[in-house]
Amino acid sequence: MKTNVDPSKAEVAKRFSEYLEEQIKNNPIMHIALSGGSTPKGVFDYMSENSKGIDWSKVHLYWGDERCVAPTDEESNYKMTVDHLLSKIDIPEENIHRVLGEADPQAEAVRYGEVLEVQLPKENNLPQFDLVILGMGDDGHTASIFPHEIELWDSKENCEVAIHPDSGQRRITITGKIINNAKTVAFLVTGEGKAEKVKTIIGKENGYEQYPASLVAPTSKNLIWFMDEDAAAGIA
Ligand SMILES: O=C1O[C@H](COP(=O)(O)O)[C@@H](O)[C@H](O)[C@H]1O
Repeated sequence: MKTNVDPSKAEVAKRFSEYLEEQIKNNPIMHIALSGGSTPKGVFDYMSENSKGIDWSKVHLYWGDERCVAPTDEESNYKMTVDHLLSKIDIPEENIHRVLGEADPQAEAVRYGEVLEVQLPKENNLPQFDLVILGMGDDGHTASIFPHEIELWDSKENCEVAIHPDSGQRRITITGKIINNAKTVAFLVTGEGKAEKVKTIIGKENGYEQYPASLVAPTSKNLIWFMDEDAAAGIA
């Protein structure tokens, strides 16, 4: 496991964008699962302004999780990505594989699982992303697998319907077997609210296994944590 601890959120955005740009340059085609929430916004803003040289026609974008809302809803991970990245770059429409948050959740989990089967190359008999980008919630959730539904991690399905513990909002999420089959998994974690869980999970402290983020262990062994100083305060 590599850590990339940076002094500020802006620096995380810069480092991660440069990493991504390098990966895109060096691969003929890349299938990337994006994370949602608030953390990627700065990275996407940075990329859309500073990474003009990227050939986006080589990149296929997917989402590791999506809230079950319309694509125009402020809660939509797709909308956040459109606002901060997709509306500012030249990427073919057919390279964007969004989760239909507005559809029936169970049917969409099945459909999106099939999208992954059709679009992605296979490794270990499973769809394989080149890169899965993950965030981590203050409660230790990742993608949309929350501590109260940690069993979803081990689902035999590619995607599941999850429920947010506080709001009851339904989510579509990729499952552990897809995450851990990726060529590379990169955590993008910022803010002091994450420090305690980062310390517990990376330090394998008492009870760390209750947090879904602790289950991220790609068989490729390529796991990278991009963090700012606030998130890394307990381990730096
Ligand atoms: O709900 C979600 O939360 C996590 C973490 O988000 P953040 O706002 O703390 O950055 C995110 O990774 C996930 O994609 C999102 O749907």
